[in-house]
This record gives sequence, structure tokens and C-alpha cells, in this order.
Amino acid sequence: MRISEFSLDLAHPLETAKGPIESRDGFLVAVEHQGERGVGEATPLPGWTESLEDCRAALDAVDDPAEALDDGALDDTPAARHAVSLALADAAARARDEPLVTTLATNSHTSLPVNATIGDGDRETTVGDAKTAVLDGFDCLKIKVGARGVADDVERLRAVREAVGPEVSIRADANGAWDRWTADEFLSGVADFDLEYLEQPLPAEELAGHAVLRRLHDTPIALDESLAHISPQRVLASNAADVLVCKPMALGGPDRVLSVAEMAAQSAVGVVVTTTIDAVVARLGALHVAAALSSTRAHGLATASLLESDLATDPAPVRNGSMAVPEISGLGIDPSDLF
Ligand SMILES: O=C(O)CCC(=O)c1ccccc1C(=O)O
Ligand SMILES: [Mg+2]
Repeated sequence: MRISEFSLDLAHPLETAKGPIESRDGFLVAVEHQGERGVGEATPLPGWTESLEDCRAALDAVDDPAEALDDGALDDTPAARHAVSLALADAAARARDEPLVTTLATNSHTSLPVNATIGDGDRETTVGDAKTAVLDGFDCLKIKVGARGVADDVERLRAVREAVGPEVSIRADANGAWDRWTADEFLSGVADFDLEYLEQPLPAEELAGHAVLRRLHDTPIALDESLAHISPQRVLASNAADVLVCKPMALGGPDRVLSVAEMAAQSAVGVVVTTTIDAVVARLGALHVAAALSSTRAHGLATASLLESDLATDPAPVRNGSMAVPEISGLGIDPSDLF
């Protein structure tokens, strides 16, 4: 298996309740499988995945990629598992001369709505970012909260709702910054703003707390970090979420997202696929797997523009708040453009 390291700066840091994300470092991998080359990407993000060092060590230890997936050797290093799983899936799709998505599902989307990702900022900045996104064609905005006081966050969201009108969907993501009382105060403050959902108000482990918030408030609750720490079975059994935020990088690969989505569907829980601000290979992987799901919600895949540069030309740029799924074989990128 070929492994090559990369480091990409963000164009501007993404400000979150857990601090800024300033750069994304990771590994591209290439495998030979079913007579074809396939590419994958591991872009670890502590909080969701193993560290960069543990990821490298796990990838270096892979002898036979298909065997490493089967025998569970990568189960504790989701970003490394993601790279290997995606590369094998890319090669298998190429061997069938089909786009990756059609090897994952019999019925799939050809294009998907995506949300604009808006970091923490003061009220004017947040409103400006929201208006720009809507002018660019997005009809779903995801706004980071939890980095400042609740009253300020409530005013930011009030101002955004007033600026964009009732038709635009608004999500808020607190990245686990709050305790139950702070989350309760926020949810009371935004009760009239028709939020699509509040993502991860409480720390990852607090399933019971999220279940209480769901009972007390009408705003739906989505869980993201929780899925990186707790099995989807337990998350679903706790009645803690209306929506599961599935990051292929954090769950360990496209195959893992499909199985989580199947469990979520059984519980009538929604699914949204998002990146960890990945490079082009993993973003494409997330796009194909999102297109394989029946979900019609906007996904959190519009993160290319957050990066200052990328590893290759993006075959799936965001246009008018949507991304079209490449129709050529595999991920939609030529491995020789990457290695
Ligand atoms: O969902 C999106 O809009 C983009 C992805 C995103 O917000 C994100 C990106 C990197 C790390 C964490 C997160 C997050 O959802 O919390
Ligand atoms: Mg999140």
C-alpha cells in the first residue's frame, strides 16, 4: 500500500466552541485491488479520530489492505480504516467501471443539497456570512455556536433568521460546549427561530442529557461527537437524537456509514453526512456515500472552500448549494493525478 503525507492550511481558521481548526494534515493511500488502483484518504481529527501519529502507525502496519479491514486491525483507528476502506471501494468500483455510489446502493441521488458551514463570529460577521451563502445559492446554513455567551448566540441566530427569511433552513452546532442548563437556556431562546436542529449541545458521552433536552424542547437534536465515542446501537437506544451526523472519517469508512444509516432508518432517525474538512479524496468518498442514502436532508459536504489549496482539481464543486455526484468510474478522480 502506498502512503503519502499531506498538509493543507485552511483559507481562514474555522472558529468553533472547541477552538479554531487551522490546518488539516493526513495521508493519501493507494491500493491495488481487483486489478485496479484505488485511492483513499486518512485525515485524522482528534476529538473524532485517532491522532496523526497513531494513524500513520496503523497505516504503516497494513500488509494486505483487504485482510486488515476484515480482521479488525484498524477498528481503533477510524481515519486509517477510512483510508483503506475507501481505497478498496474505489478500486472495486473502477473494476466494475461504475461510479462508487452505484456499487453502494441500487437507487441513488445524482446531486445532493449541502449546507454552508459558518464559523463562530460576531453578529455582523455571522449575518454577512449567512447572506453571502444565501446569495451563493445555499438554502441550508450551519452556524457554529457555543464559543460565546448564550445570549450572544441567541442574538446571532435571531439576526440571521431576520436576514435570510423563513425559507432558509438553519442549523446550529455547539460542538459539545454546554451543560444541560446552558443548553436549556439556548433552546428556550431560539424556540421561535424554527431551527432545523441543534447539533451536539452537550459533551459526547451525555446521552441521557440529550434525551432530556429532546423531551423539554421542540428543536430537534442532532448528535455528532457522540457517534465517535459511543456505538450507534447505544446512541439510538437512548432516544438521544433526531438526527445522526455521520462523518465517514470518524466512523471508519463508507461501509460503516451505510450500516449506521441502516440502523438509524430502523429507528426513524435522520442522517446527515459531513466531512471533517477533508481533502478532495475523502470529500468525494463522503459525497458518494451520502448519495447512496435515502436521506433528502442537506449534507455537510461544502467544505472545499474552507481549504486554501487541495490535492487535485475538485470534480464535484458546489454549485447553487448542491453537489453533483461524478458519473465516471470510482470516486471520480484519476489516481495518477494524486500519486
Ligand atoms: O457539517 C458541516 O457543515 C461541515 C463539517 C463541520 O462542521 C465540522 C468540520 C470539522 C470538524 C467538526 C465539524 C463538526 O460538524 O462539528
Ligand atoms: Mg458537528
